[in-house]
Amino acid sequence: MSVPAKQGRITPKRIRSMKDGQPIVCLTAYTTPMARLLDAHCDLLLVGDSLGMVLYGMETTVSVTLDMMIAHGRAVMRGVKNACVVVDMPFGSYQESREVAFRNAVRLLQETGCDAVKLEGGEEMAETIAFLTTRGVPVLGHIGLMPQQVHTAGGYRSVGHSDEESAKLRRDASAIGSSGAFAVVIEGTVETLARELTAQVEVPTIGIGASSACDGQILVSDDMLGLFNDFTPRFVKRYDELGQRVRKAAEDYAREVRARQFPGPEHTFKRRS
Ligand SMILES: Nc1nc(=O)c2c([nH]1)NC[C@@H]1CN(c3ccc(C(=O)N[C@@H](CCC(=O)O)C(=O)O)cc3)CN21
Ligand SMILES: CC(C)C(=O)C(=O)O
Ligand SMILES: [Mg+2]
Repeated sequence: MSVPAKQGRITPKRIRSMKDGQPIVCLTAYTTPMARLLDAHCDLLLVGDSLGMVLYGMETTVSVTLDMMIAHGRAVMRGVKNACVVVDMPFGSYQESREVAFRNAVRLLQETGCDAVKLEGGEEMAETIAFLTTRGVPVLGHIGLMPQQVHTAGGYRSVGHSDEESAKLRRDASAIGSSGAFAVVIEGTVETLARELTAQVEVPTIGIGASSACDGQILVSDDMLGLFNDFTPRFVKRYDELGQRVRKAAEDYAREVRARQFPGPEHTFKRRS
């Protein structure tokens, strides 16, 4: 007996199969309305811990908590029908032990309904990723520039400019590629190395500041929309200037209120009969 096929979200397994095919299209989303707008055009939506900087004005992503990621993961899930939804594990929620990582990853899956989690780390996190994936938690890796390591790295700096850094990134890509992760984000590295890593690892690479050689691309939506203007990494392309448009709309509104031009008759309730 056959049942009607229900069109669901793209699965991590399907993303895994997109190596060497059409580029994988990914963006971040933190809220229901933005998720609704982006969903149809994306293969994967990431509830990134970048929300700490973009939505909450934090200096780094280090202060973002699991409760914040759960609240925004739930909001995004309400808006998505098509894309695979991945939620970032925040700093401190997975580094201590593979058991702690599993417990917190399960909280994200159970309390948000998302499809997978992402965590930052190379060789040193491969064992944790294997522990999670063999127990039913799909994991997206994240190597290269790892924002949660800002304090030990001494800032947000692209990597792979020296032989030592390149060798480390090759070991990281190899370890994460064979850890059970369904794909790996590569952030902030040079084109030649990104191309080499993409050829080297068996799972898709999703680049951010890692050239066009990756199997997919991701950007912070607020960056490409011109909504976040505190800083603009070199790898961001502005597809719109929504920040300027918001400022202009607020300006127009303020002028009209002060001139008593808004609200007009068409915005005003009149007593019926
Ligand atoms: N809005 C936003 N967009 C992001 O891409 C992002 C976040 N927030 N928060 C978490 C991390 C931090 N990221 C950053 C932040 C700054 C640079 C940056 O300023 N890079 C400089 C120097 C790079 C270098 O010298 O190696 C650049 O010019 O791109 C890069 C990535 C990426 N992630
Ligand atoms: C930029 C992406 C990869 C991310 O980790 C985030 O938005 O937090
Ligand atoms: Mg992140």
